[in-house]
Amino acid sequence: METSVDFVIHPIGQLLTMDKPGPVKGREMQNLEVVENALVAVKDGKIVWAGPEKEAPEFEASQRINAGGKLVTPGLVEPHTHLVFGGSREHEMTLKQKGVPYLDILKQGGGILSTVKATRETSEEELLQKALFHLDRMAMHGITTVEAKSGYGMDRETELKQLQVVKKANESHPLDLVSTFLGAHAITREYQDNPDALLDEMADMFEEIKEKNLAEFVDIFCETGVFTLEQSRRYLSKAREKGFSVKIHADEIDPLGGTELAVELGAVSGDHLAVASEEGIRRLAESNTIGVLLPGTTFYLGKDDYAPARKMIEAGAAIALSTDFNPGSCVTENLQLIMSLAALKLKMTPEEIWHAVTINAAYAINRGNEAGVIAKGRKADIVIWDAPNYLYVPYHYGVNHVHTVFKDGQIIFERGGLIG
Ligand SMILES: N=CN[C@@H](CCC(=O)O)C(=O)O
Ligand SMILES: [Zn+2]
Repeated sequence: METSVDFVIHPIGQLLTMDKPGPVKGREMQNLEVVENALVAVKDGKIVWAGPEKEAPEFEASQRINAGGKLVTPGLVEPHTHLVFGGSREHEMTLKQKGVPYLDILKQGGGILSTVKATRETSEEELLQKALFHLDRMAMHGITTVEAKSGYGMDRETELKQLQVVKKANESHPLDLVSTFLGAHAITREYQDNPDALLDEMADMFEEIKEKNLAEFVDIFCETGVFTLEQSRRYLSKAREKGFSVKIHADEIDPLGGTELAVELGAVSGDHLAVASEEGIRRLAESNTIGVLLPGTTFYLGKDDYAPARKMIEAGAAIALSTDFNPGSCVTENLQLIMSLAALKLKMTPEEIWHAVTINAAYAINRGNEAGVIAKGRKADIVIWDAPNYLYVPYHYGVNHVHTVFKDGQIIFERGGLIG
């Protein structure tokens, strides 16, 4: 008997389903199952079948989508972005070229603080339009689920404005968004002498954010000149008591022990970890905390200390990758470019990289049961790549290899022309 479906995608040269227990840790990240000559069937926005075409049941499909014998994967999952912000910071590029360090620009009132000023001055509607523009860019680069942080307000009104924008963007854009409250992102001028008071003001918002369901995660920037390890511990502990999952910007520039703190607090992810200590790596590997690595930021800030991904994986940690899309330290929506940097600079293998941008990235935002996998019953978030195999995407760098993106079974991006 024929099963009726909305569409089938075939012929698929290589299908990565990523359908395995996650998060995927350590050397298991090397085990990538590749289904050759495959077919995927979709009905009502959900996957009903995925596997070798010769084993597929008879489908009566309203539409047959030609994958041209190319690569098909789950929609990419982007686990760390600063999506909502006013203005832009192109003027900082010359400062960076002259060698002014990122944290010095911040100390002088620039960097994050200049985006805070611009975000405070931008209306909610304008911020929303800007966020939707960036989401479109992410979608066309193969991303179907995105984490988005606030953190350019650091006053009640602007933080809530940013979180409202994330909520509205989630309602109006096809991509799924996961919201993070990053009220503790920098120390504003008003609080220069009393950062604890800023943290108290932000923590006072936890209840309201929870009640209005405006964020799932709370995050903090633990760094020299920003928030100390002790302040981060106190603030995130309060957030956990209020029922939030936590994340931490840790060990990005100076090795303060943020990786260890992420593990101690049971954070869902520790992000950056560029200068994580040996002890931090060991503890990360023994924990359920996912290391979200952001090599685009190291690259964009012109630094040499790329996150020790190899050591982390060899030790047994689960690793995800992200753009860190933001207006200062990494200005790109292209996760494919980050995949290439992960190969070139973090020395991650293509097999590890695909785990890091699908299943593990989904676990890094508490979406392990929803996103990053092609399996029966899952949302049909699927990318057809104009690439002959999975090795090709990180290899041919700096361009967009996406041919078609499906979100919940709908085509949301399709490159003009036949698949090459
Ligand atoms: N490091 C802290 N926050 C961002 C940068 C934000 C900005 O520069 O605007 C990051 O993850 O890199
Ligand atoms: Zn960040």
